Amino acid sequence: MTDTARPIPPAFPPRCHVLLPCAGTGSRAGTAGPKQYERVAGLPMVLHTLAAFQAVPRITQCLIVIAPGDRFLSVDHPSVVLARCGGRSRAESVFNGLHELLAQGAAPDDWVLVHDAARCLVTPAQINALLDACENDPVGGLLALKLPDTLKTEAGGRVAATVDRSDKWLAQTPQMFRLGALRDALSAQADSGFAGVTDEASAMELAGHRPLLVPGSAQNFKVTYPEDFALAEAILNNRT
Ligand SMILES: Nc1ccn([C@@H]2O[C@H](COP(=O)(O)OP(=O)(O)OP(=O)(O)O)[C@@H](O)[C@H]2O)c(=O)n1
Ligand SMILES: C[C@](O)(CO)[C@H](O)COP(=O)(O)O
Repeated sequence: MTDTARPIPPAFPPRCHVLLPCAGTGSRAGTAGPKQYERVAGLPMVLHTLAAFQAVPRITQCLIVIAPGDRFLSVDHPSVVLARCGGRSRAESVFNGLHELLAQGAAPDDWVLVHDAARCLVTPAQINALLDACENDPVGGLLALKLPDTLKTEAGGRVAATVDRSDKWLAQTPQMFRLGALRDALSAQADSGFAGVTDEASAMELAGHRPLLVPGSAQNFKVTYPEDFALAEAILNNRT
């Protein structure tokens, strides 16, 4: 085969897409509307999240998965796409978003970084740390945190046991995998309604992969409960 006849790979080096699942209702947050649109430090939470990824030059584009009837968000930027394909669960929203990325020309070999819209404290430095650790890895991986506290199991409201925590990590996002591999891993769980798939890594694990654990930061927490908003606001105000 001559040089001119050699097939040209779709993109080399592979592109890095971001997928923000942003179609939840935030039932634990106690807000009137979906928590990702609550104003924190002057902006709807999801726009802080988006800004962190837009500050990373290696990111090609961001796809934000919103609920079909969502009228809360409009973003006018050439590298940001709103996809109204949110599903009944986070996993379904991510699965639908992956199909949308592929339909828009992303390649199965491209990387995708999936990140909760509600994790609005992620920083460009943390995103770069994940990219650096994973871009030459055969599987990909996730930001995660070693447990800072003693871990207990419970039975009937009392301690059943103290558990060895030396091999336990708390999963965060972003989680970074090849787009096609993640689509296939989630596809295999679609018939069961994505039961047990609480993050992208768990789908990859069920497909037989062992994602890389990349140390994250305690500040990259997910805004979940009412008290989390004040902490997020304080940290964001302190940064600016
Ligand atoms: N059907 C869903 C459910 C969740 N998410 C998104 O997944 C991220 C993490 O989910 P979580 O914090 O659990 O958000 P909610 O499901 O909105 O919260 P809750 O479980 O308290 O209702 C959020 O950015 C949320 O918008 C989504 O895109 N589609
Ligand atoms: C994906 C995730 O952020 C990893 O910690 C988390 O599992 C999402 O939250 P949920 O409460 O499970 O929807």
